[in-house]
Amino acid sequence: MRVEKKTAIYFPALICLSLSGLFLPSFIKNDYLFVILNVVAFNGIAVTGLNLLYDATGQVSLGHAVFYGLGAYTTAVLSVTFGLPLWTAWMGSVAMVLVSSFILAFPTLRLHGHYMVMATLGCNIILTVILNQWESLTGGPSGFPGIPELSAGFVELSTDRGFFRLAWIALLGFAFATVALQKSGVGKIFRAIRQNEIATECCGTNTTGYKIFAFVLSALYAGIAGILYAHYMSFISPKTFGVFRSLEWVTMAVVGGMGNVLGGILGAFVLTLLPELLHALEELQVLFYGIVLMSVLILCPQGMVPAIRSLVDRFSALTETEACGDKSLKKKTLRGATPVRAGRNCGKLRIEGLSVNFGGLQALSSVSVTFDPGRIHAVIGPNGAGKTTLFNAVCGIVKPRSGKIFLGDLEITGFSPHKIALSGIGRTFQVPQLYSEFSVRDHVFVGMCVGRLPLNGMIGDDVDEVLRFFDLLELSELKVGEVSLFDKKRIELARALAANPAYILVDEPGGGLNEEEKEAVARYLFALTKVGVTPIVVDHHMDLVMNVAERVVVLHQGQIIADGTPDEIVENPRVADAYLGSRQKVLSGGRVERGCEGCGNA
Ligand SMILES: Nc1ncnc2c1ncn2[C@@H]1O[C@H](COP(=O)(O)OP(=O)(O)OP(=O)(O)O)[C@@H](O)[C@H]1O
Repeated sequence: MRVEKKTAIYFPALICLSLSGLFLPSFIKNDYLFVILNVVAFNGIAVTGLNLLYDATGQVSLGHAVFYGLGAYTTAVLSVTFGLPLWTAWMGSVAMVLVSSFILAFPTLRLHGHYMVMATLGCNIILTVILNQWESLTGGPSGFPGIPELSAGFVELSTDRGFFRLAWIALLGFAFATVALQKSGVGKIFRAIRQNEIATECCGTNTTGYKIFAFVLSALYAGIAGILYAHYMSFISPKTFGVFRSLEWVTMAVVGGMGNVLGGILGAFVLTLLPELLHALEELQVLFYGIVLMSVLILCPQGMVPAIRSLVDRFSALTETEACGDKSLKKKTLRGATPVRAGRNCGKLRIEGLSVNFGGLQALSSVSVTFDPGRIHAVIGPNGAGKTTLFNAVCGIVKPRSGKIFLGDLEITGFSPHKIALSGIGRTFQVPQLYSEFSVRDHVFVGMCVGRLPLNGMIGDDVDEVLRFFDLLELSELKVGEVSLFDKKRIELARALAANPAYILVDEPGGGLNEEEKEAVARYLFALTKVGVTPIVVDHHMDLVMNVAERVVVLHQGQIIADGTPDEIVENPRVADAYLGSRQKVLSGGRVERGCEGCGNA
């Protein structure tokens, strides 16, 4: 087994930046350089916010100059027009940015891809119009002069050189905080959402809440950069906060490496400095700017920092004297052999008159069925019968046209997927929905975060318990791209179990597996019942289904046509007509023994 090794470059690089910020003012004599470095810091803070947003949601905002502008204009208006003390003006600006970004987050985060980009772009255009038109408040196109400079007692902030220290401290503060957040459990959940939102939601994570948090936080970065900018320049005008500014930030993020904090700072540095360096070329300046930009993007399409990182990794792999194979795998000793988190008893899962339509197609028609806790159920039916739709409706992924779903006494109809997961229903997917950037361990971590603070330290041992239950401990540090389909199915089961469900809806666990692996799946399903979790299984493999399930429900064209024990189902002529073809076909399937001594922890 090979474990990918990454050289840690973040914190060392940030520490180098901190030291350079400390000593540069003593060495550089040219004051104009500090003007540029201060602008680098403002851009760097805003781009760090954009990278945080991308890391958490996978989405790009072309409107973050809105918050830059709101921060700058609010502090200007409050301190100059209303004569408020600076601290009060800053608080007002921060509040303005928080409230406006929170309000904007709701409609924009509902959109995906290009639509979100267009919506944020639209917001930026609207702000520019308001800043230009509301002359009595903003000064209109002529700008807003006379914003007070910052002063902090004995620290000189009125000069470019003096302000540099504050701007650099702010930039590094945001950078350190962002890297720490990205490396924390919250950062892991952010990345899980970016990689597979629906799977994360089905683990019980309120993905909308996390995305709003990321959006508001990233807006705050731009807002604070705006406040600093206003007090540094003493003059602001709408031109600074236009769409071009937002575009420039996104370009900086792309050039440095999307989602990468160091990349954002490097991108801000390069693209702020470049126009100054090309100044002498006069008319040819834009042409050369474009050539440099294109060259960087062609040579390192992932961005500059990821490109540097892979070079460093390659170099350190060459100089590595020790092989880093199995040795680096964490093989923790487990505390005792206590079973994993005991399943919850939430009562029966009751579905009453459930109908689901996709346009004119009725995928489910008045389906009523009750699943009892403690035994394995199966839902079978030919292709297109509505099995996955039934699972999706129970999990809240599709909204039913009519009908009700109860978990015990709690009606969960219309709940969002994460609320349903929190209520006690987990699931796996027909095609495993995993996180390509994550290790096996990280998947279980995401499931574990349900109802807990995502803190690495608090969750570590419990993750091991679940990994051990599914015999995944040995694979725990591997990425999902390095494991087999059978492993992927186990990872999904482990992630679902980690969320402490009462029921797990298991969609086609046997699909694509060989006989031996299917038998192992059967053993895991039995093991789940022993820790108080009730699996409801959809599968086309009759050998697997008929041998694990105590009760089988048959769907055909969106309706239940039979419900009984495996033997009753095999004998049912309607089922034979609709699906099985012949009784022999069922009986020919290989059998696994009921019960499973020694499987999982049970
Ligand atoms: N999102 C969707 N939009 C439109 N039609 C859909 C959607 N999802 C499912 N359907 C349709 O609903 C019907 C039931 O589909 P479903 O996937 O639930 O069947 P299934 O029993 O799980 O089939 P299979 O065994 O092939 O997975 C099918 O006709 C399918 O084409």
